Amino acid sequence: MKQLVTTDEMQTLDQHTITEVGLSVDVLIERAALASLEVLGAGNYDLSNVLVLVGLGNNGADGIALARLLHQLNIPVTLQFVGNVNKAKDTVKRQLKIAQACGVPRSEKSDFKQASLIIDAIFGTGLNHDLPDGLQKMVKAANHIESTVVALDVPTGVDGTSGQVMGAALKAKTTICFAFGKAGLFKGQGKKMAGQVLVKDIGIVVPNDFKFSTNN
Ligand SMILES: NC(=O)C1=CN([C@@H]2O[C@H](COP(=O)(O)OP(=O)(O)OC[C@H]3O[C@@H](n4cnc5c(N)ncnc54)[C@H](O)[C@@H]3O)[C@@H](O)[C@H]2O)[C@@H](O)CC1
Ligand SMILES: [K+]
Repeated sequence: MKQLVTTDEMQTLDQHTITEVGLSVDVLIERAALASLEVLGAGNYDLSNVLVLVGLGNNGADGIALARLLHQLNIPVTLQFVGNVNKAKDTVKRQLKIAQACGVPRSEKSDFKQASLIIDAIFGTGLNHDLPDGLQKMVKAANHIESTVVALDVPTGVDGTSGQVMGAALKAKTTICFAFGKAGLFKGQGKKMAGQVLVKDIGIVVPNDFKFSTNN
């Protein structure tokens, strides 16, 4: 098996790449979106009506960038925010501005049954406590109707290190991990929720003296 990481390790490596190496976070987000597009193009996914669920952190920014790339390929895609956009990270606000300029459609509320594919870009490695109640309900409803879900980096609600479900988690058919597989997707509940796990390079730089906690 390839090298796995904890969410803390991934955050350290993200920060190293951005602050020490100098690759901007927006470049990493674009690479994550391009890598995801490649997976969607190569896989057997119904792209006739894609719904991208977007959170307020960098996982959400990946999702918005992916929605824009799909839209520019004339693939029907809708963006739906989970949470108040005014409270989003600047990366999300920047991506949203670009998406709006490109005419990516947005919806406030969608019927999950209508979507041919749901992209889960709500929470990734930043999840650190239980999902809010409203989101737990939404996730359970989506699981109930067995929507086809592709999760970006980590299925929403799964702790990427322990694999523990934080209140509820959105069950994925495929999870696209950026840079390294997240350890929690290979154990316990996390393994069940992640489906097939694919790992895609996005240009993260690992310092020579970096010690991973798990060796595979
Ligand atoms: N950090 C980076 O430099 C990069 C991150 N990338 C993506 O960004 C993800 C990590 O992004 P973030 O660190 O912004 O975190 P997330 O986007 O996973 O989560 C957003 C924020 O939500 C808050 N939060 C955590 N648990 C919550 C809960 N239960 N209810 C409400 N709010 C909660 C936290 O403050 C967290 O930072 C990765 O999984 C990956 O998809 C990649 O695009 C590459 C670059
Ligand atoms: K996600």
